[in-house]
Amino acid sequence: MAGGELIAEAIATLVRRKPDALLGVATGSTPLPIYEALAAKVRAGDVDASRARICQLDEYVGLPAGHPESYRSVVLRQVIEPLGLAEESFMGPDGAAEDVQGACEAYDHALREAGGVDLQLLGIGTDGHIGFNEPCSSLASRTRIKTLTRQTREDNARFFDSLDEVPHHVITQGIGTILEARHLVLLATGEGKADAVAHAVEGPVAALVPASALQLHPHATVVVDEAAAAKLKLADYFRATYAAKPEWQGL
Ligand SMILES: N[C@@H]1[C@@H](O)[C@H](O)[C@@H](COP(=O)(O)O)O[C@@H]1O
Repeated sequence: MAGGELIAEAIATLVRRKPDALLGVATGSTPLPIYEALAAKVRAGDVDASRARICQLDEYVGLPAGHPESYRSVVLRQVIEPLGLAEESFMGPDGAAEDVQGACEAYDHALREAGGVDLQLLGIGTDGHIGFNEPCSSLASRTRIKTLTRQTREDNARFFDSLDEVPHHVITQGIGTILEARHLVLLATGEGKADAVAHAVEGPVAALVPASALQLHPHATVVVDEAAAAKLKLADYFRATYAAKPEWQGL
């Protein structure tokens, strides 16, 4: 089964058990198949997601309100509208706030008040970042402002007219914040992610590879295609484990 479909089914299972589940969503190209598969399930009446709540992982700082590439706009377009949810069921950090630090603290607080994230979707940057936690982010970090590396700005320039338009600053859930979600699900596809995946999954836990923090979480799932799995030393073991996975366990 394709990764997007697999994860959409895990989300559907969660929402059937807990209709008002808080689902943390990621942006980027990778998670799109998840959102498409989930919306298809909703349209088919396979799952009722009308009470689900959605929260954002990160946001650019300083883009004008309503900018099409602000992550708020992206999530509204790619998740909220296709699932038929109201904007009120969606929360994210305020990237346009004058008091950025206050907006970060308020978002961490809001996530806790909402009962915590039930399932957090994650992609991975080519440099191993999760959310916008760039290399050497503290593994205990909370939601805060970060400065993007040149590589991440270049990776994300495809969504803007030019590299110059990609903001330098972002707000991101911290690694410590992300680790508080009850289930972490990271999807990585394509050969460009193979090094980052291998370092995150099989390398030492290190701030240099923020995604390696998933090794500290009691319930973290990494879903990869063959290309993204290409540098995993234990790929055969992972395949055998997945093939023998008890069905009751879910993802
Ligand atoms: N902040 C986002 C991350 O959450 C995402 O994982 C990453 C990879 O994006 P893509 O899936 O397009 O490779 O892009 C951005 O940096």
